[in-house]
Order: sequence, then structure tokens, then C-alpha cells
Amino acid sequence: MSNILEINNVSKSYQNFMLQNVSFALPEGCIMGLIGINGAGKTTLINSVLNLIRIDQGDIKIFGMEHGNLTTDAKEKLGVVYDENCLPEGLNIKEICNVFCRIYKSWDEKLYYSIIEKMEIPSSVSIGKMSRGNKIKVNLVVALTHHPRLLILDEITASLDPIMRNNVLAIFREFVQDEKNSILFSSHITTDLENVADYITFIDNGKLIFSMNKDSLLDDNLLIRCKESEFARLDKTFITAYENKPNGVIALASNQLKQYCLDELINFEEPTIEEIMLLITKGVR
Ligand SMILES: Nc1ncnc2c1ncn2[C@@H]1O[C@H](COP(=O)(O)OP(=O)(O)OP(=O)(O)O)[C@@H](O)[C@H]1O
Repeated sequence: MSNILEINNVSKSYQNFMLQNVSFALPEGCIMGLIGINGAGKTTLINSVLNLIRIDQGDIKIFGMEHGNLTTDAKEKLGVVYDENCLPEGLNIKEICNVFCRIYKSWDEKLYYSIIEKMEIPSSVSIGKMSRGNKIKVNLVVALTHHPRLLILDEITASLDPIMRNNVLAIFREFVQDEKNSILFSSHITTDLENVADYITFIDNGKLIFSMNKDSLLDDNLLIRCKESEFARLDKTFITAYENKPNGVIALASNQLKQYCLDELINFEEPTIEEIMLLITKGVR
């Protein structure tokens, strides 16, 4: 399995923020969720990948090519959707199709109308008159219709209702089924990522905390809720982060703790991605 996207030691600084030495790779046929709290650097990273901002250091390869030197064909194989409408507001569904079929060689009109129908997008109104969720959906349909190999999505699911989110997640699963296509998508809705992601990349304050297989992430970590006195007795070697709460302590620990902890009062749970993210971001490490 080769990598569709490779990010090596990427740094980018703004006056009050720095993306620091971020490295990770997205293999073919996989969905990667990019997580982090507001201002962590997700959009900065995505804009760096897309060469929309100039990075200070590092290198980024898409389809094995340096991201600033993509051929026209390679650019066609890239689908990008932001959390805002990037299509002309005055055009309706048919007019969008008429415009984009001239731009993309691989535009697939049949696919376009079939996803429009699947996503229940109103076809007679212009984009500008659509709801925010429908606007995002049309942007996603356009991105899918030129048969990209890599989809990059920045926080798009937050604008969709739960039923439509499920529809879209099913489309994502179908999209990567051929094991050639991949998706990098940032989201605050970590349950969506629990459903579809193969990998999770977590950045906090511009630093990469981890980029790893989702199943390993959930298997390797334990969540502990216990009294302060119980927490005091635990071997801290295995504690990744913890937070003092009014009714005790909540902690994230390595799965290895289970083998060494003989305290029967301690209850181990499988953490959610959100619990992992919040404890690492807000807890004591
Ligand atoms: N053009 C810019 N000039 C200066 N600072 C910037 C610029 N763009 C982003 N930043 C800063 O970089 C930091 C990271 O922002 P970024 O948008 O990448 O975060 P994010 O993780 O995508 O956040 P959110 O979840 O809120 O979308 C923020 O502190 C932001 O203010």
C-alpha cells in the first residue's frame, strides 16, 4: 500500500501561532480524521497541503509529487471542500453541471445527478438561495463528480443534519472501497470519525500529538474514572493525562496498566476519541 499524501517536518508560523514539524502519511484506500480543538492548526495544515499558503519548512507530497508542482492531471485528482460555499451563488444545479463539465476532463454527469438525488438537494433553486447544509452538499457533489483520488474536507459535516451526515459517511465509505482513493477530513464530530476513519491524526497547538490507526488508538488506551485516593495508588508510568473533577479523577492510561494494576476497585473503560482528545488537550500530562 503506497501513500497518497506524505507530510514531512512541515512548519508554518504566524505572528501568534506555529505549526511545528508536523509529519504523517495517508495511505491509499484510507480515511484519515484530522482532529484538534479550535485554533489547533487543522485548516493551516490543510491550506499548506493545498499549497494555498507557503510553508516555512518541510515537504509535502501528493500522489508522490511535490505539492507545488502538481500536473494538471494530478490537480484533477484532488477534490476539496471547505465549510463554506465556493461555487457561484447565482447558478442552479443544472448550470453548475454545464460549467464544471467544461473544466474537468473526468466530469461524470451521470454520477453528478445520482449524488444530487441521493443527497436530496433541491435542483431548481440557485446555490445562493439554498440552506447552508445544501450549499455544502453541492460543493461535495462537485468534488466527487470529477472522480478524485484524494478528497480533502475541512469541517464539512458540522453543517449537515444527523441523517444527511450518515448518508455522507456512507458515500465516503463507498468512495474508498476501491482501495485507491483516500480522504483527509477534519471534524469536531468525533463520533463520525469513530464510524468511518481508519486513521486519526491529532494536532494540538500546532504540534502533532499522534497519527495512528484508529483501532490501535482505541485498543491501546484506557479510560479510568476513580476517587482521588484510588488514583494516588496507581502507577503513574502508564498515565498519559488526567483531570481532577469534583467527584474524583478521570484519567487516560496505556492499556498496559491493566496487567499491573491489582486494585479491583479500579474500573477500566474504552475511551472515545473525544475523551482522548479532551484529556490530552485539557488534562495534566
Ligand atoms: N492568515 C493568518 N494570519 C495570522 N494567523 C493566522 C492566520 N490563519 C490562521 N492563523 C492562526 O493560526 C491558528 C490556527 O488556526 P487554524 O484555522 O489552522 O485552526 P483550526 O484547527 O482549523 O481551528 P478551527 O477548528 O477553529 O477551524 C489560529 O491561532 C489562527 O488565529
